[in-house]
Amino acid sequence: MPATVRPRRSILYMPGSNPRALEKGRTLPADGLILDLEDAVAPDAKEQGRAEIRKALEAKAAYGGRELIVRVNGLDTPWGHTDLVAMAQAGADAILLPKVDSVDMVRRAACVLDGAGAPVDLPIWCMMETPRGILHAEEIADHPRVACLVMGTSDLTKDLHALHTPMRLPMLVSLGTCLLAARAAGISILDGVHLDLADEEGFKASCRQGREFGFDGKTLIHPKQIEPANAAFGPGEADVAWARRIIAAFEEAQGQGKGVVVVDGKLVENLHVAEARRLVAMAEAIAARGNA
Ligand SMILES: CC(C)(COP(=O)(O)OP(=O)(O)OC[C@H]1O[C@@H](n2cnc3c(N)ncnc32)[C@H](O)[C@@H]1OP(=O)(O)O)[C@@H](O)C(=O)NCCC(=O)NCCSC(=O)C[C@H](O)C(=O)O
Ligand SMILES: [Mg+2]
Repeated sequence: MPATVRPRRSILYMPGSNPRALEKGRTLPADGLILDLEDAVAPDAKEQGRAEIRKALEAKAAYGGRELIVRVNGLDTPWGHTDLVAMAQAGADAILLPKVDSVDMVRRAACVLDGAGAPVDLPIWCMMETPRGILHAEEIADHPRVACLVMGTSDLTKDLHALHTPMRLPMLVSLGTCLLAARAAGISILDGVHLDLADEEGFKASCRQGREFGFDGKTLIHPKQIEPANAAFGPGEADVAWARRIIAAFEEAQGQGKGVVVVDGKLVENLHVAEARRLVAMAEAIAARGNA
């Protein structure tokens, strides 16, 4: 289990050029906010977006425990380099790179950030949303600066010439490949957005699917998606109670020199206890956050 468990059930995108959204993010019950400079910001609003995001980060304390991640433009665009330099020392918790095709793109972004005086441990998150990026998921996730993969299922669907379908079958290979890469590297991974804001049942189903896959949480586009995502990706009360029971039963069994125990007819081994401990730690981290 990692030394710190960080809830990332709900990570909400908001256009960096929209001060109302940035203000609202201070009180929304999301675990994190992606302050976007890329697709949600028109070319002639990029500079305004940088200024609004800098202002928001200067008032970071007002966002409580919410993680603040800035999504910059790619280095192959007219804005990417300026975005990275502007955000290097602005106080973001992480920088999110779009359309990461290769680990070389991560290295180049890290080099610009370092040259602009970013903290040496400023984490980089990577959007996994191009066919080449998915094929290079393992080397991208293994870069020491990369702390989280974020599925970009809209761009990926476009690039694959695929269709958005309720069960997301066209996405499964890419979702699974990135999950393997993230878990092998010991980093976080977030599922992609659900674009149909009117489709509440479909949204819940895609959260459930993401949870079953093993994602830490989901990226969101509207505040109304936060509560269902928190419910789907957070441990339920019954799960936490069960986790505490099997931890206690296993520790008692260990005291008697046993390596396994049966609780309510179910075999409990070390691996179940490790997962139970992770789940309890997550529940405690969520409780400690409260509505902050
Ligand atoms: C989609 C929206 C443009 C809709 O906005 P709006 O018409 O204002 O919605 P509402 O009237 O229902 O809003 C109600 C209140 O909530 C606030 N609001 C809405 N959205 C957000 C948000 N994202 N963050 C914070 N606050 C938000 C409104 O201001 C209203 O508040 P109030 O004034 O108090 O009434 C809008 O939701 C939006 O812009 N969403 C984000 C879009 C975005 O960021 N897109 C890019 C990321 S997705 C992506 O890039 C995919 C990926 O790369 C891939 O390839 O898959
Ligand atoms: Mg995208």
